[in-house]
Amino acid sequence: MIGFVGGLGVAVPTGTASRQDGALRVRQRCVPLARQTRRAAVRMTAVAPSQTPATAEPGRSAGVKKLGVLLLNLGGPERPEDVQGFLYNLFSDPDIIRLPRLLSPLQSFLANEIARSRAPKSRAAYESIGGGSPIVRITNQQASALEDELLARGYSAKVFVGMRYWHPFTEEAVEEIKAYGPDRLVILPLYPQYSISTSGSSLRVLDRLFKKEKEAFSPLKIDHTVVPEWYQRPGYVHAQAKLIKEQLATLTDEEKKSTKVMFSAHGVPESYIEAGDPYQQQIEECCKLIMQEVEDTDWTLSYQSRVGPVQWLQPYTDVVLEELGKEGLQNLVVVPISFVSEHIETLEEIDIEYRELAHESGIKKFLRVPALDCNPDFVKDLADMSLEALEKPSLRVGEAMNLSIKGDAQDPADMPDVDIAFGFNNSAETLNGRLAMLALAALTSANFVSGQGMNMFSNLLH
Ligand SMILES: C=CC1=C(C)c2cc3[nH]c(cc4nc(cc5[nH]c(cc1n2)c(C)c5CCC(=O)O)C(CCC(=O)O)=C4C)c(C)c3C=C
Ligand SMILES: [Fe+2]
Repeated sequence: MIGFVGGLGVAVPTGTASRQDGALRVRQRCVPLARQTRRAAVRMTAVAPSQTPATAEPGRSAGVKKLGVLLLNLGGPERPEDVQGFLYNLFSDPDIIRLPRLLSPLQSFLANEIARSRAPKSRAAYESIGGGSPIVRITNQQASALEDELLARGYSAKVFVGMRYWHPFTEEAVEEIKAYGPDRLVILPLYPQYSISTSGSSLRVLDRLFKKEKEAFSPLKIDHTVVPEWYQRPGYVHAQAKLIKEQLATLTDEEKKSTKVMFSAHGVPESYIEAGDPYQQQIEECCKLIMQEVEDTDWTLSYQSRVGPVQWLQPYTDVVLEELGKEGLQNLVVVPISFVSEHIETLEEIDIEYRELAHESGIKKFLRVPALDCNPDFVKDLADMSLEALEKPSLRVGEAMNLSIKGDAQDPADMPDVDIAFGFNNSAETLNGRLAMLALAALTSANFVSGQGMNMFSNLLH
């Protein structure tokens, strides 16, 4: 259903949780024909591993009749006209922007305003990489490669993709899983390190959907288990280390004397870490494990893609780049670490913005380690972790989504609010309608009361 919010004249779907889905387009999941054909063939010919195991393991996984694997990911706009809807969905997520509880009814309205104001800048960034995000295409390819690997190991398996903020939404994947009817389902967020804002958010959506479809997803029918984090897996660590070594091998011995590896992780606000998000600790441990394999190269870790002026995890990648340039560093190998496919923040932020900044700062060679995408070692490890998960006691979605949250705050609603502050300035003037002013007044006074900063919202806007 499409409704109008706050007299803004902006069409916003007001159906399921007011999520935007691309202006009522009926979209098919983009699956290459060859893959569809292959999948159909697989359904007819695949046999249970107990009949013809290739590298099938003993134990519970051997008894699986029909295996489902659900890959959870963020999603991204595929076309310029998708950008605003995608941003709306992202900013509507209370795991991304948590308003004080009293103001939470305004979330949808504010998300709409932020999305509308930010869309031109984001659209330009997506246009510089071809008009849209490659995430859906690459995640589908990863799903296909993983499915092939599982089939090659003798499992009758199907891999599904559920995105958090754009098509194919998790709801679509849940429908597909229901139709397939696996007896075991492995849920695999495609984020190596767990964050409340990524895996946590996706799992919360899935938990709601499973509760809605209680009968179909009863553990007696579909016995599901979650792999909540996998940053420390030797297979993944090895695949990352190998890619770094390949970049280092392109440098001469002379160049290697002034070379650093720089891991650049997507940031989160510091308040998340204070709320118990294990993300920073897992990122740090992950980098250490990778560098134990790479050896003999200096390395550093920084955080990119901050939004707004609240404190995000530091040091910031742009600041570190300038410092390294000042110190006279000649060569840099940049490693995107928190995401396993190419996306706007590797292709635009690192490859274009940071490259330019590095050169301006005096760094001569700027190499970038490619994202894992369909790297064969990585795909094998995805298969290994799916099958190993079947051997362990099941970890249910409801448990996995709260794993990270400290102390008694098992309900995310009990977590501290993410600081949002407002300012009456040029950006504030872009808000329109009486509801906007109401929201603004409410939030401004809320932040005056709490003594927090003034500018986050205006910076989210631009
Ligand atoms: C592990 C990875 C990620 C974390 C943690 C994360 C947290 C986080 N992100 C935002 C705001 C935005 N993220 C955007 C895009 C985006 N984010 C991630 C990953 C993580 N986000 C990816 C892979 C992408 C790219 C998707 C693509 O289309 O390629 C965007 C939109 C782009 C833009 O306008 O800059 C925003 C906004 C917050 C606020 C946050 C933690 C609270
Ligand atoms: Fe993000």
